[in-house]
Amino acid sequence: MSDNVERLGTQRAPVSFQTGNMKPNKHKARHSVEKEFGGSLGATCIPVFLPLTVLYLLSICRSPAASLLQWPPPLPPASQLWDPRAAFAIVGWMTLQSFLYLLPIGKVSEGLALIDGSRLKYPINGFYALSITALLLMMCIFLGMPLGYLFELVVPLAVCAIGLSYILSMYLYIRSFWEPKHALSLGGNTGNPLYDFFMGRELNPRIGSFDLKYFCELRPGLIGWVVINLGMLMKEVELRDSPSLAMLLVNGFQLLYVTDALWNEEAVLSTMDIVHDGFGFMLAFGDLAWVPFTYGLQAMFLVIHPQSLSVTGATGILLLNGIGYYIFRWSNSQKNQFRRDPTHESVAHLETIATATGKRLLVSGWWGFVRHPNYLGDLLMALAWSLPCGTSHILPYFYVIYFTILLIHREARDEKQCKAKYGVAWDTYCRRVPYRIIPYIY
Ligand SMILES: NC(=O)C1=CN([C@@H]2O[C@H](COP(=O)(O)OP(=O)(O)OC[C@H]3O[C@@H](n4cnc5c(N)ncnc54)[C@H](OP(=O)(O)O)[C@@H]3O)[C@@H](O)[C@H]2O)C=CC1
Ligand SMILES: CC(C)=CCC[C@@H](C)[C@H]1CC=C2C3=C(CC[C@@]21C)[C@@]1(C)CC[C@H](O)C(C)(C)[C@@H]1CC3
Repeated sequence: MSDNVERLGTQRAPVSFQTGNMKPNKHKARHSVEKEFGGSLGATCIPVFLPLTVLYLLSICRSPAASLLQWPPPLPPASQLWDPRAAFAIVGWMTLQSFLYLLPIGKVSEGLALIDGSRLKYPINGFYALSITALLLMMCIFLGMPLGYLFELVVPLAVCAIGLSYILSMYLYIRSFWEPKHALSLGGNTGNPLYDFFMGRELNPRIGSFDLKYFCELRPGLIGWVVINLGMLMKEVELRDSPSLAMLLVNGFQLLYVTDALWNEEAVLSTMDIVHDGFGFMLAFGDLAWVPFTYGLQAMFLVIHPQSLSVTGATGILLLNGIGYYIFRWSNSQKNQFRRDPTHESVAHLETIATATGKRLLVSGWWGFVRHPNYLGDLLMALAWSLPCGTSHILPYFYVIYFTILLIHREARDEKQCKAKYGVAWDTYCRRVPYRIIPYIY
């Protein structure tokens, strides 16, 4: 019950709900909501600019120069953008992952309480989905399926994934008008169609018990990313008979990251994306196209730009990834454990401060080190994923650069939400733990 109260605190009712200013139309916009991501202009430009960026990055990555400064950019001819096999692969992939999502294996968990006090149920079987997908892939390789062909197919695959994210977001936007107002998100209901399409009107769109946002966040794109990586490794084997050390490191690191996400799937139920953000173009495109086709640029780069890596260099990079992973995992686990059961022996000794909502904030342990230790760990890993690609090109560092921007922006959004939730207690926390992500720097 106290949890309900807590979550009602995080998902505060919009002013119009509380004051009774709501017009009779149940879908009337909440114009008071402050716009994010550059407001209407951002929401108009980003859905055009980001898909083009994906295609641009993929093309650059496959060109021998791999330079971001090439002019004109080596864009693929229109004839190479579409391939029916890619459309078939995307439909097959989505069907397989949906089927695995629906398998009645693993436990079922409840999400945080919604604004009406109810809790949604979510299947926790992502790790099984990954394992079954891995078994199927092994069978395909054993049967001689040329997985390296993914390298040739990657641009049309990205085009289909982008198309799918547009179709999905249109569907999400339209269906939201039939949903009750308590099912709508706080940020995606301004009344501006382009902005709401971008941010997402509905918080947890479902078809029956199938949760579209939760499914997209962790399954097709995230698992798709490591499958594409494996395809790049197989392509390298086709070209050079064996995978390089750099390719093995990139594949290993990113597989660890994805496996970790699916192993700790339950933790995603308390992230900002699930709890706060609507499901619109931003997340649909991010999950289905951006993650699988830009997070794996390093492996794609290595196919055309092989790198030799010394044992010392590889050891240093392994160490960096290990430190990053350690910080990322333990800080996330510490907070999740504390939020689930503050009396648990692993967190009970930590120093905390009280807030007016009844929830407490950790001020020692990882969360007393910096205010976002998990972001710090994630960034160290991001750097370790790029370093195997050498220092001659900036392209493999795209992920670290983008991710730094994303996390700084995300930190600012979270800071705003926490300040609104916890008020003076948050100010006290910020005084006690002055650095946001990097100690003594930021
Ligand atoms: N690879 C990728 O593309 C991305 C990865 N990530 C990763 O996802 C993970 C989750 O990130 P994200 O959802 O942004 O945010 P966090 O996991 O950092 O969660 C922030 C929330 O934690 C709670 N919190 C903050 N400070 C404290 C404290 N001192 N004590 C207790 N609770 C506290 C607050 O929520 P409350 O108090 O309500 O519990 C706050 O809103 C991170 O590891 C991040 O690196 C994120 C985005 C993209
Ligand atoms: C540029 C653009 C369209 C950005 C959209 C942002 C999304 C790509 C990211 C928002 C939050 C994410 C998370 C993960 C992947 C990227 C997105 C969807 C995540 C699933 C990666 C694995 C982690 O372990 C995680 C589960 C903590 C994480 C959750 C947030």
